[in-house]
Amino acid sequence: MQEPLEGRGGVDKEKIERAVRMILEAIGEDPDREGLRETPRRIADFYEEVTVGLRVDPGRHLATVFHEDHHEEMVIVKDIPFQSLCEHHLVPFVGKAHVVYIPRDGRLVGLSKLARVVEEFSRRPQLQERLTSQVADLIVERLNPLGVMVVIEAEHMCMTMRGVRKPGSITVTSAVRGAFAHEPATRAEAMALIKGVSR
Ligand SMILES: Nc1nc2c(ncn2[C@@H]2O[C@H](COP(=O)(O)OP(=O)(O)OP(=O)(O)O)[C@@H](O)[C@H]2O)c(=O)[nH]1
Ligand SMILES: [Zn+2]
Repeated sequence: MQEPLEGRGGVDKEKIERAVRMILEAIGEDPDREGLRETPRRIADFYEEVTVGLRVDPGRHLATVFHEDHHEEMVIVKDIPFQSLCEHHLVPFVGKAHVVYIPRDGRLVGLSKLARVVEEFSRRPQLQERLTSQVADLIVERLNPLGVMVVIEAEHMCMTMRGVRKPGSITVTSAVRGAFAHEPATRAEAMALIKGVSR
């Protein structure tokens, strides 16, 4: 069972329903035929769910920091699945995020909190590049770590279902801060760990 999502409410569902009805009419469909009658409501629920990240503060997950004396080794949470909505076409882009940081003075957060941050920044109309840097910048702001690296790999439906139609093409973005920006060896080590190669 998935957890209930915070950030529900605050969406003008009636407006979405009216808009969906208009889209159905515009494509020559009959919004009152049996199969489509509930579609505007379903889509309003869908948009509420996939945009909950607009109505919460992902930073709250990093508010509880615990200390492990002078631990300054890399922490990697990789293969965090996410689903987001491309802001150009409002269709999904879906993939995996890898989050790496080096704590300063043993300032750590719960591992699940990193996945929660990815989840909430994903559930908004997004650009993959912005999603990547928002996750990195929030960790910098809240933990002041020695370094942060976020790598995201995703497939964009706007490139598979329509337009250029290239299913299987994967976009990879990264954001590096602190040690990962200044030290190529540290960045290479993190990349190797993301790819599953041990030191
Ligand atoms: N940089 C970036 N581009 C994205 C992302 N998601 C979608 N796009 C691109 O946004 C661009 C929008 O280009 P436009 O020319 O305005 O729109 P379009 O005519 O629908 O583009 P095509 O997809 O080439 O048909 C496309 O090249 C998409 O591939 C993203 O997360 N980051
Ligand atoms: Zn798109």
